[in-house]
Amino acid sequence: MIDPSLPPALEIRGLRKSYGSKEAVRGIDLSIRQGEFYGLLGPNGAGKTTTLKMVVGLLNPTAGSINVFGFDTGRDPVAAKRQTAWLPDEPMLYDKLTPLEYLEFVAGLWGIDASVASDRADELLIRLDLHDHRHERCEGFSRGMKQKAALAGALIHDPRLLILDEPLTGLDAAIARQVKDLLVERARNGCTIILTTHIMEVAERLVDRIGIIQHGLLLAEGTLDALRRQHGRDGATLEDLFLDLVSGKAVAA
Ligand SMILES: Nc1ncnc2c1ncn2[C@@H]1O[C@H](COP(=O)(O)OP(=O)(O)OP(=O)(O)O)[C@@H](O)[C@H]1O
Repeated sequence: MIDPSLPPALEIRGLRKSYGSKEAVRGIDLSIRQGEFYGLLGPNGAGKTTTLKMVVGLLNPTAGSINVFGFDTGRDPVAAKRQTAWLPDEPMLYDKLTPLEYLEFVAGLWGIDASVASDRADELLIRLDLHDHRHERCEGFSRGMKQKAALAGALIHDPRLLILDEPLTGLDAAIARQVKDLLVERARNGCTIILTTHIMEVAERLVDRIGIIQHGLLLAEGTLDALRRQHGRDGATLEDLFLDLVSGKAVAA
């Protein structure tokens, strides 16, 4: 649920990142409200992952500032990270651990009290239909089960800002539904969520607002209806709108 009276969950100003002489992110400004479900779209190589990795502190910006719930990620990285969870597109799990051991391990890293961690782990494993597998090693899990275990790990410290890179790629319909339902439920309970996806239906159905990145710049931003209005494309699907925008066919109305 979005509360516009609250300060933004994420505020990015003038963000840039160069890899050697290559500028992957070329000056992005972004403001995401508390409780907002935001979809970051863009062609391959647009700069989405680079942008999000800077937000979660895995990459240092070349220039610009990032504030997470008012904490500057450069000046106060630990406080910013405490608010945040990051689920990469290829999550790392410890294959020799069971999901329960993995969640207890991650909870330990966050310094969460063992009884609180145990309750949260149970709740997440039940919610993601992994409870019956809680004592099995992750090495025998399918891609979807591993993705769900990793998502549970991302949620164990109850983050206020959840950032997911391509969370639904390669998941079958049933597991994708479980993950989507959990994300929608979290958003409804006030968690701010940012995800990247190449699956247009996911963005169309799930998110409150869409940002489209191309060549390291924010090309367009708004609700689907606002984007349609801005570009004079009433009734267009997000896929049509997206393809027209990134090919330069769509112009502001
Ligand atoms: N570690 C790196 N070293 C050099 N160049 C990189 C590195 N990581 C990314 N890049 C380049 O930066 C640009 C942006 O990459 P990034 O991964 O952020 O894009 P993306 O929008 O997430 O793409 P995709 O949708 O394919 O995941 C690309 O041109 C990519 O080749």
